[in-house]
Amino acid sequence: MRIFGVVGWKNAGKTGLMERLVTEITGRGFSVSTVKHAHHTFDVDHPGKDSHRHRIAGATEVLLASRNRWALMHELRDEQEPTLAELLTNLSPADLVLVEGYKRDDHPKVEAHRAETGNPLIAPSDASIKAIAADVPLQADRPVFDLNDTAAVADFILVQVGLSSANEEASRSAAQQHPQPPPLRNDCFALPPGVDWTPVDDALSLLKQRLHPITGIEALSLAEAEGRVLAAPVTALRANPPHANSAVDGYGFAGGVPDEAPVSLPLMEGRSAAGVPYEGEVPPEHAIRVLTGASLPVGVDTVVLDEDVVVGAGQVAFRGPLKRGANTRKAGEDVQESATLLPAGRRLTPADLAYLASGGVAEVPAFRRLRVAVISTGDELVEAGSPAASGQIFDANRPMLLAMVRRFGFEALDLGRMPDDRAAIAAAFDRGAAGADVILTSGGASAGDEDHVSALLRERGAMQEWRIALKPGRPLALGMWHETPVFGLPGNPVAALVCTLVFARPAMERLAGGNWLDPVGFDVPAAFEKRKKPGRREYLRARIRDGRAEVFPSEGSGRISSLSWAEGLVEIADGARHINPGDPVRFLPYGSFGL
Ligand SMILES: Nc1nc2c(c(=O)[nH]1)N[C@H]1C(S)=C(S)[C@@H](COP(=O)(O)OP(=O)(O)OC[C@H]3O[C@@H](n4cnc5c(N)ncnc54)[C@H](O)[C@@H]3O)O[C@H]1N2
Ligand code: MOO
Repeated sequence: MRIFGVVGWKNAGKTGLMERLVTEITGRGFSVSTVKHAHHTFDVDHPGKDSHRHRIAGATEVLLASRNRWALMHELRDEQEPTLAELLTNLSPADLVLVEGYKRDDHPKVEAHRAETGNPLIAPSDASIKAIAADVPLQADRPVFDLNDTAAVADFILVQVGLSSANEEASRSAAQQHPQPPPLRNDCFALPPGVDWTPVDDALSLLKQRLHPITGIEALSLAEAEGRVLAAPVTALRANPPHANSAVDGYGFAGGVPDEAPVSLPLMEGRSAAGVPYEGEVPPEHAIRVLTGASLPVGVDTVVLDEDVVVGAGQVAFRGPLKRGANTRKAGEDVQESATLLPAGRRLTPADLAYLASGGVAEVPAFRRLRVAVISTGDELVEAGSPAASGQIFDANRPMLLAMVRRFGFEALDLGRMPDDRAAIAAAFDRGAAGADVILTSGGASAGDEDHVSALLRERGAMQEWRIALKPGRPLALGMWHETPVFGLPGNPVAALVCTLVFARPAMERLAGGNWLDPVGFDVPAAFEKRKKPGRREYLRARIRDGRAEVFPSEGSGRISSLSWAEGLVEIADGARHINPGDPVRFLPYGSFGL
């Protein structure tokens, strides 16, 4: 077990340093447990609690457990106080145990020191103290850190216990306040040897396995966090509701009412309103005015609705039956304190912001937005709005891809159109690599004379030509331009859209730190007939009318009008299939792809 201690005289800042070290080291992905030596009178239990009663009755150990935590209390009674080594055997495995106190044990330690306490240093007489964390500059024969430079103290401890090398720490400190994810390895797009036409699912699972987050981490306020990806799980700082409260406007009292017999209770002076609780206690057989959201006063556990009462002469009268607890909300019924609210990888929705706020969370760790450079290639392309010679067409892919990138929650960088010229495309790739995390191109992805995207990647970078058993969208060039992944989409606009939705979007979401995304579809009866060959997956441009999936009459990969006509895709699995009208087909709405 790796252990490191924090020692110091009273008021030397030990507890603050312990607390900051736990935050810092767990924030770097290590699990940390702590041990604290306390005064012999300490007690985590309270007289009157059930666990306390068990103990007083003579139990040797009392194990108290809930959904959130458990605690084991061991009564020493006449036994000897266990040594630190014996105590450590009670802890579950963790990367590091930080120990506060236990000065006389010989594990390595850092000494906390605050000058104003006037105490001398312990270090000169204790070789187990490996460093000092002080609030003033000091001369000493071992490293001295600023008491508040938690990152530096953590770096030192991690190297000492062997959780990190000195080199790693030097480069880490040079990085920003958060650890930066490693770059992608060059072989992340390599297909297993001998693979020719790759089934869609194999290609997807390869990307799913190999891609990992490549952007850094920053802290964001809730106001900035919508649509961003969580870099770590977020836990509730407080329960919601924090206190039992009323779900309605009405009158609170204690206990339920078993039957329909009328009840009349004397009404207390005052009321409990949301945010302005009633501070007094409500005696048994009395009622008090309560409003929706108001904390239940002591002595109240049930509320009867305004609509069900008659009030007069200082009394409130109503009939049952009413269960005990009726019309109230329990403390923590929605969110328990310390519960995990949302996991790492979650892309935050507006509803998530409400959820986080309800748990008292104001700031979240998020991955920086993935920056995606978009480039169109082809001599034939001109910008819509400019004069076009015969043989030229307007660049349709770029506005579509830039907008898709933004819809997916990434930052889009428009690098324009490039002619079929290797040097020009290489220069655009250099600009993309400098200003973005990912490059998305369209055109020139297959192996023709003018297919320079694939040629360049093959020549200068790690290029993988993926021939996917997919229609439309067979050729997909995946490569690395230096350290930047490049998705070379096919030029045909329909293929470019399908490849982006099926491959580039989930892949980019992983690179952005998010979870792998599978579109959620549903089965609907077909409004068409189609015979499909085996050996490839097909996506048809489709929409739902009168509860049936219609498909666009042409499957041409250049039919941009079909993309606009459609509201989603029909996915037909890899095998052969003869679809007749009325047969179920899987419809994937554009929305399920984030559009
Ligand atoms: N001999 C073969 N030829 C082709 C094959 C094949 O297997 N053997 N595959 C076809 C398929 S499928 C596709 S998809 C395309 C993909 O090729 P490229 O990625 O190299 O695309 P280009 O040749 O550059 O362009 C294809 C098509 O798309 C038009 N295009 C390109 N960019 C845009 C844009 N930004 N806006 C609008 N239209 C664009 C381009 O003018 C071509 O018509 O290859 C087939 N050929
Ligand atoms: O990818 Mo191409 O557009 O399949 O036809």
